[in-house]
Amino acid sequence: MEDASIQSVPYPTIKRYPAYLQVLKELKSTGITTVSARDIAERLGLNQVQVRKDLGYSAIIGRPKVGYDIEQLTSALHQLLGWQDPKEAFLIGAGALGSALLGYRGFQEYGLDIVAAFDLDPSKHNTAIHGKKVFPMERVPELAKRMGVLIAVLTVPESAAQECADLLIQAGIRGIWSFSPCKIEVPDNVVVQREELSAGLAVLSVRLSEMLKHENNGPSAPV
Ligand SMILES: NC(=O)c1ccc[n+]([C@@H]2O[C@H](COP(=O)([O-])OP(=O)(O)OC[C@H]3O[C@@H](n4cnc5c(N)ncnc54)[C@H](O)[C@@H]3O)[C@@H](O)[C@H]2O)c1
Repeated sequence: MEDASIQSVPYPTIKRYPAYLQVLKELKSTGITTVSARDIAERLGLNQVQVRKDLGYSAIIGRPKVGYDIEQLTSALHQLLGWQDPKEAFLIGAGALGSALLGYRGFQEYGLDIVAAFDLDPSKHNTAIHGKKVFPMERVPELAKRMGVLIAVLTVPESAAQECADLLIQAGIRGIWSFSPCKIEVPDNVVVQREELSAGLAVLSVRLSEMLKHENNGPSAPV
């Protein structure tokens, strides 16, 4: 396999890789060993030219009439995404959303291992949520340094987001996956990725209302 670098891959392509990996996983579980770009495209409702282009960054070459080797492609995409060895992360804000994320075991597969949670609320300190211990916020710097943790998942109220981010950055955190619905100011050497479930919900809502409108108008009359 040639050496491929994620630096050259456009963000929209990176965003599609998890869906490709899901298709590869499903096919593999049924004993299938190869897949074409066309098959992936059809399963995901995408354009096959786009899929082929996206997979081209992986340096895995599909064979004519056979397609891509699923094992090789999976491993190449994992490597591109840096998912082959999960990175440890802290979760900040062990409330409703934070607790749900702590309970999700699937992040390991996506290269993320949430090893501990932190919260302002003393009633949560020294408890465990889904087996993950909750620490006071004051312990972030010491534990981040000792464990070499560079990533934090931020699930605090909007009003606390910037203050928490500042503390995290001072503690050496370099990547913040933020669920708080606000912009966070960070220095150039820190990456923030904001997550917004409402973006998907907005698309669902519009598509559903378009579909219902179409159904209520009935099929167009024959000419
Ligand atoms: N992006 C999304 O799609 C999405 C979806 C749901 C919720 N959210 C956001 O996630 C955040 C959390 O929502 P929730 O429903 O879990 O709220 P929640 O009130 O249940 O939990 C928030 C937690 O943060 C803790 N906290 C508050 N201030 C803190 C501070 N300064 N330092 C450390 N911990 C602190 C609280 O004690 C609490 O445990 C909110 O900002 C909400 O808007 C985003």
